[in-house]
Amino acid sequence: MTEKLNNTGSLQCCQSSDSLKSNVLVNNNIIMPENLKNPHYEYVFPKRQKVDLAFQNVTFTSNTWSITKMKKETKEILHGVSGKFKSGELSVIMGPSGAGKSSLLNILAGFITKGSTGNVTLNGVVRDQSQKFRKLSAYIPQDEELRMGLTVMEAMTFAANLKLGYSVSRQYKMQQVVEIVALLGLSQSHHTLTSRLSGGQRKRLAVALELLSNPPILFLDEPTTGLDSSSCSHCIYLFKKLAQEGRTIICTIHQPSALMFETFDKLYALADGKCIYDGPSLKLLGYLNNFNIKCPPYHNPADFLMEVAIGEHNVDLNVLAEATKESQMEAETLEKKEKHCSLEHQDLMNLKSDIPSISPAPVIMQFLLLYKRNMVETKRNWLYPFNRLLAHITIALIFGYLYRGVGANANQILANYVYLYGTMLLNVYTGKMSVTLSFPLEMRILTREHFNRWYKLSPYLLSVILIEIPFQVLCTWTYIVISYSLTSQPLDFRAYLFVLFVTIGTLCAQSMGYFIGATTTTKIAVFIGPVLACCFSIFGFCLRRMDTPPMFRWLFTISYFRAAFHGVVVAVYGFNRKDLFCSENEIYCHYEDPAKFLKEMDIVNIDLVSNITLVVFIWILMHTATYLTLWLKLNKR
Ligand SMILES: Nc1ncnc2c1ncn2[C@@H]1O[C@H](COP(=O)(O)OP(=O)(O)OP(=O)(O)O)[C@@H](O)[C@H]1O
Repeated sequence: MTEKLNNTGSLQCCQSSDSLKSNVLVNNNIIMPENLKNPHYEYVFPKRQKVDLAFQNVTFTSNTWSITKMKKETKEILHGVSGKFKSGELSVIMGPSGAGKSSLLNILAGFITKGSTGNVTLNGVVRDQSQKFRKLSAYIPQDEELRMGLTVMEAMTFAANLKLGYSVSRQYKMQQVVEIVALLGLSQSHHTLTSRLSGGQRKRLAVALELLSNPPILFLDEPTTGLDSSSCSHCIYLFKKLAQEGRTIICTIHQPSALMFETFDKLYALADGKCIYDGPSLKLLGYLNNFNIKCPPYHNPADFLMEVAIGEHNVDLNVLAEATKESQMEAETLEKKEKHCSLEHQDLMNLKSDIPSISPAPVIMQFLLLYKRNMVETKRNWLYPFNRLLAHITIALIFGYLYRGVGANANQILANYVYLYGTMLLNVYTGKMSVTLSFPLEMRILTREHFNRWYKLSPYLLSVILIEIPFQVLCTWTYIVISYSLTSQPLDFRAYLFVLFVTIGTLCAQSMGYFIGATTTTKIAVFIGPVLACCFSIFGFCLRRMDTPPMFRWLFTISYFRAAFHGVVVAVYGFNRKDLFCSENEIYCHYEDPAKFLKEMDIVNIDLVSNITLVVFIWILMHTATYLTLWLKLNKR
């Protein structure tokens, strides 16, 4: 069967290199776009160990819960595929949509572990999920999310500091940054914001960010999807060049052009979860010819492969899969014999001790770098925080106008009660919703950067929270300063207590927002957040404890909203506040004594320390739960 692979010529269907030479330079099978010819391309990365990746009998089974059938449904997506991707080669996994390309790539990259069986080895050593193996590769997902508010150089510099740490000199890091940016053809875009880069430039930036740690293996999921033909050639040229420097480049590609197809060193074709071809791309058509599957003249071999893989041309895919298995086994036997005495084999045995020792930034530096990165982005996107602050000021002015002077007047005590409730509700909503909706968008970037070992989860989470807390506090305090004075609330120690309870209420709501954002998608978070806020807010305001049905009393007890709201009401009317002002025209002034109002509202015997403790406890609990949820999401895939 190996013969079937060997006795074949190059691609015959459509070879049109002449026509292409006007646009690109075909040299040693590399397509080099003209605009990439600059001296920086001579840059050579520091030498790293070459790593071959092999996999045997890999299966992947998905488990989904069927609501209609009310049971778990399992589906085998990969049916025991094997293969080998060598260093120095550009290996491409191809196949029709749903064939299992991304699943295979994710398993090989270690991005998916649940539901898969089989072995993945690096230079013959079985790979596990430990850091020492993860250091050897980088994974770039299909929809790579980048920090849109950073320029190319900023993004690269932050990444270099995080990934290369401080064990190497600043000069070395800057040299790496400049050289890699040049290598990827982004020299003209040093100070361009990522949001303004073209699709192809963004893909290259994503690759550049990962090249900083110079991983021997690079996994790319559909890196050319959505790019025009020139950007595609640009990317493929780059991958080929990176492979030729000794890396193992593995990517999935949907529908390459005939020219791109020729560039691949190794083609791994999947159909329906089985491998139907594993060999050089140039030998594909000859191989298929052996099964009497003939590619029509002037047909793109990549398109032809797709047609074959979906069962057109009267092909029995099982026959191709079996033949591929046989040829893989024969090739392996042959390789084992040849390698027996080779030097490379000796090197392979030393894989564990050979893993390079770049130490990433220490945790505290990771936090500082991530904090600074968030600050840079926040400053650049100043319109969003500015609008948030403006919204608080506007609502403070509206509330202040609607409820002006109600704080000191006995007859307007109910209006003031509504103002206090409105204040809590507003700050709980803004605290919660601002992070509930933005956090799910962060997840993709966090997943990629964390998986590629840029930083640990704790400094990341801390850097995000510590940007949000001061800003939410600033918004809340601005609102209070304006509305509190307009509504004529008491200006003594009560004001401090008022600020305290509204602030801890909004921060507790914010921590819930983080938890909801970390556990759900944006679509679900949009309604879960308000529903929970509504649910908790009825206790203590609409419902007094004595009116709450016994089965819901526990909700009354654990409601952080209730605890903070009661704190606010007691701050304003408790502590033996003197009689409120009653107009002389009033015949009867029911709430002259504020204690009477508190009694009627069932806000009596309130232990403020317990209320603070409850709110702070839920705040800590929610942040801990967010951390644990994220940790599980990032580490238990
Ligand atoms: N976690 C999962 N749960 C359920 N089904 C899954 C899961 N992952 C993949 N699948 C299914 O497995 C099949 C293969 O998916 P995969 O994304 O690997 O295909 P692909 O070849 O990369 O397709 P495309 O080119 O369209 O991205 C699809 O039918 C997909 O719905």
